[in-house]
Amino acid sequence: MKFKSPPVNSLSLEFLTEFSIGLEKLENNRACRGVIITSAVPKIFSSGLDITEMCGKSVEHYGEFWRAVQEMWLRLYGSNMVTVAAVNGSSPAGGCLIALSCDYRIMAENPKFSIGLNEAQLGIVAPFWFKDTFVNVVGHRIAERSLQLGSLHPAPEAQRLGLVDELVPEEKLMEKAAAVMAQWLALPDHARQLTKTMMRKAVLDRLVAHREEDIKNFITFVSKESIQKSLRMYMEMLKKRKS
Ligand SMILES: CCCCC/C=C\C/C=C\C/C=C/C(=O)SCCNC(=O)CCNC(=O)[C@H](O)C(C)(C)COP(=O)(O)OP(=O)(O)OC[C@H]1O[C@@H](n2cnc3c(N)ncnc32)[C@H](O)[C@@H]1OP(=O)(O)O
Repeated sequence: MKFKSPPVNSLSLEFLTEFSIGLEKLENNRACRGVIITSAVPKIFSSGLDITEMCGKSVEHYGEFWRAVQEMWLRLYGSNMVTVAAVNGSSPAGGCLIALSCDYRIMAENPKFSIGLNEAQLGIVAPFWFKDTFVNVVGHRIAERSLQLGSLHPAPEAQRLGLVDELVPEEKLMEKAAAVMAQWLALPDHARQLTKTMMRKAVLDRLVAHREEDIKNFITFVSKESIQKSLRMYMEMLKKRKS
């Protein structure tokens, strides 16, 4: 799957819906045993959740948007397929969550590309299931420090922390992703799938059990004037940085 929503592959309601439907179709296709996720937008894997979806909208819209974010994660993290992220650009916040939800992460070895859960820098808090996914990849201590600081890690540091599994030159990224996919597909599906479920079930079940409460929390949080102000200021900062 190649993300192609310029300029930055931000995860809008429309993008998330299309991504989830795409994953569902592949999941139901018995001929498809694995998926490599990458980007067709130069230098950006995904800029994370579309901030405009969280600014100045109705309570109903926030609820619909958050359900779509949850749905995407439940499908990807809970997928029976082998999932490989070929991270060919920067990948903050929700973009990082997509990579973290895959079975294996390969990143282009460009120190200008960074990845991490930087929510704290926006004045918002990564939800518990973003945090759980992060902890399952890098461990509690690294996740705690990185989350509190809202760190975006340049590719070499991300590899040192275990946030990505390996770095390769950008031109070799897809070749390497295909080789990794072949290695994982060489195992019998049932054994690999049951093992994956065993490793991920508790974290998936936690969101499933608290899904409606999580939506309510998101709506309450994002509707606060202080949070709206932080998000507006962050968007202004992005625009100013450009000019
Ligand atoms: C206690 C209870 C808790 C309950 C839970 C509550 C809340 C949690 C909620 C949510 C979790 C949030 C997750 C997220 O994913 S938030 C998004 C975080 N993303 C970022 O911080 C990335 C911001 N973007 C960048 O850093 C850069 O754009 C880039 C990706 C590095 C690319 O840089 P580049 O220089 O190539 O591009 P520009 O910066 O010029 O951007 C082009 C264009 O796109 C707009 N844009 C960028 N990112 C976003 C985005 N995420 N959403 C919307 N729009 C974005 C940018 O403003 C430019 O727009 P313009 O109109 O100026 O062209």
